[in-house]
Amino acid sequence: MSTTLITGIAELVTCDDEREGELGIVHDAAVVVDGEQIRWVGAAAQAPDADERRDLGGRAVLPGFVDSHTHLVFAGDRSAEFTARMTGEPYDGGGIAVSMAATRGASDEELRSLIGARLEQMRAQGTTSWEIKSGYGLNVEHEARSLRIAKEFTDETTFLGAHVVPPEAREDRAAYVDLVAGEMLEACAPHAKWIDVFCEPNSTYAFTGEESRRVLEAGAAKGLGLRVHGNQLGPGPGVQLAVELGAASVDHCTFLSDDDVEAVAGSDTVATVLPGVEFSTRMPYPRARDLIDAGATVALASDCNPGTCYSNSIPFVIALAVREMRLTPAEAVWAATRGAAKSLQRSDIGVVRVGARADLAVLDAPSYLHLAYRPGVPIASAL
Ligand SMILES: N=CN[C@@H](CCC(=O)O)C(=O)O
Ligand SMILES: [Zn+2]
Repeated sequence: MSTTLITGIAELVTCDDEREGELGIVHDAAVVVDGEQIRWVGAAAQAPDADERRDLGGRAVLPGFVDSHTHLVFAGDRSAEFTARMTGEPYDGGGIAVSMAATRGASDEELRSLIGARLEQMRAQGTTSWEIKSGYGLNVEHEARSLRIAKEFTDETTFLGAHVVPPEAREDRAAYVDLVAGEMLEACAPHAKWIDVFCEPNSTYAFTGEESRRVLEAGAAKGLGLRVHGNQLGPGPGVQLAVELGAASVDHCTFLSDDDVEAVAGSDTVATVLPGVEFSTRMPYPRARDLIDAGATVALASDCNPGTCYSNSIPFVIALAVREMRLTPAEAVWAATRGAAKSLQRSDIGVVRVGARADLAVLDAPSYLHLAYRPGVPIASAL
């Protein structure tokens, strides 16, 4: 395979440092890639020869962003719900049924085209890897279909049949939990790497701690890795449950007690914060500063979905993390690259080192500092 020497890198952020939050910066750097993998990384003055050359003219290069939490398989429009929220309506998860109806009604081709367009927007903003959840099918046929289609776009697929209880099953929640942990899981597991549950006793639509445990344990028995939507709408058992069951990630973490912070910090579970959600729902931002200070591994992701955050922009999320949650710009970039890769238990993405995937982001700026410094300015793209 032919190799390319990339030069003109004023600042290379490698994230190749075992200390969390450390960016491992190389100035005046060069990278050699072969299309799939990184072959060489170092100072431009020592760079080896390659088949081709590309000069970036003094730009910053980073690991491509890893968006470890998205709900990209959906159709329909909930802009009216967002507008109502901006005038005071609270978010309670009830709108998920609106997206469910639109998603069930869309053809496979329509869903593929919607996902493809969203991914194109993400690459244009520097994202090079993504996780995709189901969760708008909410019956056996449509959850399996959502995952089958999602799998065409990523290996990081997550079965989220336990997103909410769909309207037709609300008379008998227990039967729906049985379905998710039984026949639906059976149909979905072949297309999924992960299982997730919206553990939220503060919503009438989502799942209690006990219901969530049941679904997660069934998924683990099928060989799926665990992820949890936890403590998004209020205090609850989601974070502690995720830690107890050894989940790879607990996501949202908006309402954390000191015990929750301590539990995550003392575990291998990554705390994934999604500040685009708090921005779009006018909720308080998660205690990400406290999580990092306590020693937890923190990831940042978009949570792109039609209800709580219809933004797929990791640069936007980085700016929010710095402005609203008091992460340093370095911590925020680390969380959106290496931290998010850790939440997917991947060591080949979110890092610039020999042998890693040749997934890079380039900034039309000399330093990663410009990401948080210039919110809304389209400086990042996938290389
Ligand atoms: N909290 C649950 N799921 C999504 C919202 C889904 C929706 O409202 O459509 C989230 O991660 O915020
Ligand atoms: Zn989500």
